[in-house]
Amino acid sequence: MQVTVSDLTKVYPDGTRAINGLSFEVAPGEGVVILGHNGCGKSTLMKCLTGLERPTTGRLELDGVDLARASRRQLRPLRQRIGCVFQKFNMVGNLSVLQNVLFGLMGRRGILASHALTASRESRMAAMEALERVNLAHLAARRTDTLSGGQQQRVAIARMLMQDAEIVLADEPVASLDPKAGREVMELLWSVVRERGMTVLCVLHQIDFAREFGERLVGLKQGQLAFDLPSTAVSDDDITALYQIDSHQEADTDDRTFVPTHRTAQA
Ligand SMILES: Nc1ncnc2c1ncn2[C@@H]1O[C@H](COP(=O)(O)OP(=O)(O)OP(=O)(O)O)[C@@H](O)[C@H]1O
Repeated sequence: MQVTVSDLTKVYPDGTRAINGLSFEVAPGEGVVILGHNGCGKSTLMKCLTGLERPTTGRLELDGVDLARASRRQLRPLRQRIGCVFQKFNMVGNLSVLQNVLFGLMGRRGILASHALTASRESRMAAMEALERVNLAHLAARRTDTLSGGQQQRVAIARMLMQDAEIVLADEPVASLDPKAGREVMELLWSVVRERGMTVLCVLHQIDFAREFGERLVGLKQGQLAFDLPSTAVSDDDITALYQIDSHQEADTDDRTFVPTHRTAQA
């Protein structure tokens, strides 16, 4: 699925300009990682793409359909093609793992087809196959909130497989996980999307993962494009400049504030 962001601006009702004239494209099957300091507009961009926020001006197109101007009839099938993996796992915790995977069918097939009690045998088998792909078939009957964070993120990936999504929007998918679980989830996510030729747009705070997994890195600073480069062409100086806080610039200082690592760029 092709993503085209053209001169996108998002101003919140209180006047905060979260995105300011942003343009870039993602080709079908491409894996792009978005980087930038806290508050630079990454989540706002993802929210505009998932329909949680409306752009103020500019265009945001998925396969040529402008999300801000599309009718509900155009949007519905489009949304079914978008798989989401978020930092907070967005599971129904008191339901089983299998049920959460079956929910992936909801957009395309409706509530009955996606409910464990009424789903077809084929659907339940497909959900088990998706769980096998993420190595969690043995936990299908478990209450989802008893799983570790890494396991829950793998359930989210299985749900996305069930949904048969064409594009993955991942907003800090490993932010809540320890380094080992985070790596496992990144490796699984990327191998699944590669197998299926899916497009990926992934927000990360971990530079090492961004360089390793992203084919292209898009750096955002104050809602604008700082760089858009193949990951091998992004230098340590590019990264340092991206996270440099200008004196006039207000920055969030929550516990997710990123400290850039200094590695030699693989130019
Ligand atoms: N609903 C809102 N109303 C007003 N301002 C908002 C709203 N949501 C976000 N903002 C502001 O928009 C700017 C961009 O926020 P956003 O969450 O997109 O940044 P981010 O790059 O995802 O940050 P982080 O890395 O901390 O998640 C920030 O200044 C934020 O305070």
